Amino acid sequence: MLRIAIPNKGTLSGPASQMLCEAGYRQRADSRDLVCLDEANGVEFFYLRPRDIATYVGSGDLDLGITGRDLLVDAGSPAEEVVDLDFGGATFRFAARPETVSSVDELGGQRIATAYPGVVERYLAERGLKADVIRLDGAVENAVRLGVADVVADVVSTGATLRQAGLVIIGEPILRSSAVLIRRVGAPASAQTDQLLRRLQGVLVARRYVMLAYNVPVDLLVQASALTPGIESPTVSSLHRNGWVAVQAMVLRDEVHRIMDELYDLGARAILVTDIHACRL
Ligand SMILES: Nc1ncnc2c1ncn2[C@@H]1O[C@H](COP(=O)(O)OP(=O)(O)OP(=O)(O)O)[C@@H](O)[C@H]1O
Ligand SMILES: O=P(O)(O)OC[C@H]1O[C@H](OP(=O)(O)OP(=O)(O)O)[C@H](O)[C@@H]1O
Ligand SMILES: [Mg+2]
Repeated sequence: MLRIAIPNKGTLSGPASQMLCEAGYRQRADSRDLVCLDEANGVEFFYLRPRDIATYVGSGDLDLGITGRDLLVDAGSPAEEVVDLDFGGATFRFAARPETVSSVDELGGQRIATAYPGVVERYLAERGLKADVIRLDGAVENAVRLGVADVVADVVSTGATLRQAGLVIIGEPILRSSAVLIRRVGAPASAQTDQLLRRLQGVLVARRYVMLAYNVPVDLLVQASALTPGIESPTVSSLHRNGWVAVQAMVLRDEVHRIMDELYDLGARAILVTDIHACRL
């Protein structure tokens, strides 16, 4: 039985369960349930605080987990990223009042409030900077207003919280985070883990790509195929109409409208886009 940690609350919780459902796994029926057994797939899901997940996986008590890259770094436990799950994206940044601290070189000697001391201390140590890191549980943007800190280091998504607190970003992101699947460093490979990985990768591909189908005169096939090379090669089938072929290929969702315009200009017609619900490449 594979034992997997899933965030029980917060930004990552809903999208993590959604992704597992799309990969064919059973998820809890009630958001207060802490365990869910998926007997058919031989998996038991444990719903835990995302901050604790790297600890459970690093100790080997659970086989795999879904958490944020920033939380994994912060925990400093012997767990590693297996695959980027492409949701829960955010940057992790320093911020301060305008015209107080304006570059990371000035962080030395400052009081830095954060709920991620592991991330901040690692960053400072890598640059040989010494600062007073104040660990808070959340709402750290208030720490400057209340005189507890000079600088905050926190997750930034839209930047609205920083703006409301009258703070401005200092320097480049400390790290770019997103949800990741993690396992213990040195964990042996297993058929069950490989299957889960293939399923999640299938969901990632199904989300990133769409299926494009169109008809094109056969003498334009080489140019059309160059626009839609697919993953391996486009599928070309014959049409009843003489001199025309039907083509099918996967294309990136983000690029599909540009490609459709170019295909149309080239002379392709009956250009259709369909979603992919699942796949194994
Ligand atoms: N807008 C966001 N706010 C907070 N965390 C975010 C956001 N977007 C993505 N994340 C990611 O979610 C993880 C933090 O989740 P966590 O559940 O600890 O906090 P939360 O979503 O703010 O929930 P809570 O209500 O408990 O504060 C981190 O990996 C972080 O990078
Ligand atoms: O850039 P934004 O879109 O404003 O989002 C980032 C903010 O959201 C989160 O706070 P949350 O509301 O979860 O409160 P918390 O600090 O108590 O976790 C995070 O800690 C930032 O404060
Ligand atoms: Mg929060």
